[in-house]
Formats: sequence, C-alpha cells, structure tokens
Amino acid sequence: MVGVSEMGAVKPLLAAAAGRRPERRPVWFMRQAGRSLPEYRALRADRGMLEACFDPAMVTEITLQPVRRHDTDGAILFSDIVVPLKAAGIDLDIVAGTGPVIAHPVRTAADVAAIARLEPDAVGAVAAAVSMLRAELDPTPTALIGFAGAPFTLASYLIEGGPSRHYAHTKAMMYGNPELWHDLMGRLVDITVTFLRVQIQAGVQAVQLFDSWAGMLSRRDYEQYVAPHSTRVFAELDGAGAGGAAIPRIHFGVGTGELLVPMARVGADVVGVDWRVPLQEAIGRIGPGPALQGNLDPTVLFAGDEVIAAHVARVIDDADHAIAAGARGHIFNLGHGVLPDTDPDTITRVVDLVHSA
Ligand SMILES: Cc1c2[nH]c(c1CCC(=O)O)Cc1[nH]c(c(CCC(=O)O)c1C)Cc1[nH]c(c(CCC(=O)O)c1C)Cc1[nH]c(c(C)c1CCC(=O)O)C2
Repeated sequence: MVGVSEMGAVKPLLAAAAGRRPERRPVWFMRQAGRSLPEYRALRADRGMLEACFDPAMVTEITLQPVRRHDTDGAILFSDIVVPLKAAGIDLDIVAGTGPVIAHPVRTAADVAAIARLEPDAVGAVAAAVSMLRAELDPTPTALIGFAGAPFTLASYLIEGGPSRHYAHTKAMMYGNPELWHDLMGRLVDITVTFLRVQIQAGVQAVQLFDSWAGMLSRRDYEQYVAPHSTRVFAELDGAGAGGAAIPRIHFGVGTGELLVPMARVGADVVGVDWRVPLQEAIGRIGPGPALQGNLDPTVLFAGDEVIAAHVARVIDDADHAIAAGARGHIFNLGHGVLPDTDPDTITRVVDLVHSA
C-alpha cells in the first residue's frame, strides 16, 4: 500500500505533510546526496553529473546512499533541475564547482520559440529509477520525494547562461519584454509539469518545486511575473497520484521571507523556509494551513556538537510554536542544501537529535 511502512504506519514525512501525527518527526536534507558523502564521490569519480542523472542504477544508488547512512525520512531523487531541459533538447552541461552552464543563452524571441516540449520518454531513465527506488523504500519509513526547478529559477539559468549574482539579463527580459517573458515561462511550466507527472506516475510520494532564486524578486514582481506560472504547475498536479490521490507539494526558495505569502498561495501543501525567518514567524506571515519545512542554517553544522544541538532544539521549538499557531505539521530540514564540506557524521547526529526530540 502506498505510504505504508512495514509496521503498518503511514510514512512520517507524508503524515506531517497531510496534517496527521507522525510516528517520529520527519527529517531530510536538501542536497543530502552528493559531495558530502565519500561513497558518492567514489561513484562519481569517473562519471559526469548528467551521465549519472540518466543512468537508472546510478540514480537509485546515489539516492539511497544518504538514507542508508543517516536514516532520513525523505529520499530525494538524485537528479538536477536542468535534467528536463537537457531531455527537451537544450544544449547544456553541469560543471563541477559551477553548476549548470547553457551553451546558447536564451535572449531573443527566436531563442524562446526554439524551446520544445519535453517528451515523457526522454526522461524514461528517471521513471525507471523511481520504480527501482519504490521497491527498495516501500518496506521502510522513508518516503520518495521527486522534484523540479520552478519556472523562474529555470528561466534564470537559461537566460543568464549559468549561475548569476544579479540576474540582470533575466530581469531585463521580465521588465523589458513581458510578452516574451510570459511565453518563456509558459513553455517552462509545460516542461516542469511533464517532468513531475512522469515522476509521480512512476511512484514518487511527494514533490518539491525548487524556486531557489525567487528571493531576488520583490513581492510585487513575484506576483506579477512568476506566481501565475507556478500556480499552473501546482494546479496541473492536482490529483495526479495513483487513483487521483493528492501528492503533497513542497515549495521552496532561498531568501524568500518577503515572498512566503504568495509562495504559499500558489498551491503549496508544505512551505520550505530558509534560516532567515523563524518558523513561527513564517506561519504568522502565511496564516494557518500549510505544513512547514526547514530551517536549520547549513553553516551551523560546522560549529560543533553543542552548538548544533542547541540550534536543532531551537528549530524544533519554533516548529512546535508554528504548529500551535496553525501550521499543519513540520518536516525538519536545513534552510538550504548541505554544504559539500559538511562532515556526514554530523548529519547523522542531527537525524538522531530530531528523531529523539
Ligand atoms: C539551483 C539548483 C540546481 N540544482 C538543484 C537546485 C535547486 C536546489 C538548490 O537551491 O540548491 C537541485 C538539485 N541538484 C541535485 C539534487 C539532488 C538531490 C539532493 O538534494 O540530494 C537536487 C535536488 C544534485 C546536484 N546538482 C549538482 C551537484 C554537484 C555536482 C557534482 O557532484 O559534480 C549535485 C550533487 C550541480 C548543481 N546543479 C545546480 C547547482 C547550483 C549545482 C552545484 C554546483 C556545484 O557546486 O558544483 C542547479
């Protein structure tokens, strides 16, 4: 049965997202798979990042590595936000230490018109990995989380051509040519929805939409240029689970304290909060309803056991206040991804602290 562990209990992460009482407080970490783990570095030593993302056995193994090591309640599918763009035919690579690099940045109407739809078969390797992962994870308490980049964050990589500090080209198109901007965003919604539907049909049990860089926008700009598109992503996933079941939708961005209200409104069941806003304050801004995910500062993991324990306890206390103020539940996480130099034993200790709190 979906979402049910060996002991017959609902998986803690799915219970928390649905407003039910989890057997233990669920915890997972953004970027839990990856360079913090020696077993990941060994596997990836002679394989490119994108090559690994299209190899179902590699995806399965890398996804499971942090679950085995840390006993996390979430297994985040090993992939990348640019995987569906690559599969839709966009020439790009993921460069170690840099991130996604786009061969021909998208700047003109012709560039936008050339962005094709994603054929579900082009991400068949991802679907195959999801099936393999469900077989491994079903007897455990761990839920499988799929993900995609949100249209704004994907657009920012496509337009800038790579990582950016100021997003000047992105904003220039958004402000200067809104019609072209909305055309591009509409195409990215279609790609994102296809990618997430493939994952859901193959068996992911929750999805996270990463709008990592949305925090660069004012609330007014977010509502005008981004919210309608992210709303469509979430709306098109309504009842997309097996037999029309609802799949919990997590919405996350960095530096989004000013955007928590519109980011919740686009249709999130769980709102991811970075470390800047205490969780009870986040729910105060959003209003009662969604569950919250977060929000330990990833750099705290370098500060030593005593400091870490105090910060973990504070996040849990904040979360309990948030629940008293109307949050449906809490999923413990960092406020952003695990930094590559993090000692993996520290992460295991945080999981133990959260589970025993
Ligand atoms: C913005 C973004 C990207 N990718 C992603 C986001 C949104 C999350 C966020 O805000 O951090 C999402 C992502 N990327 C990766 C995952 C896998 C699952 C996990 O979280 O464990 C997830 C969820 C693997 C990855 N994606 C990447 C790596 C490192 C590549 C490597 O190991 O060589 C991994 C494990 C590459 C990548 N891809 C991207 C960046 C910024 C980088 C890092 C560049 C670097 O520091 O090398 C784009």
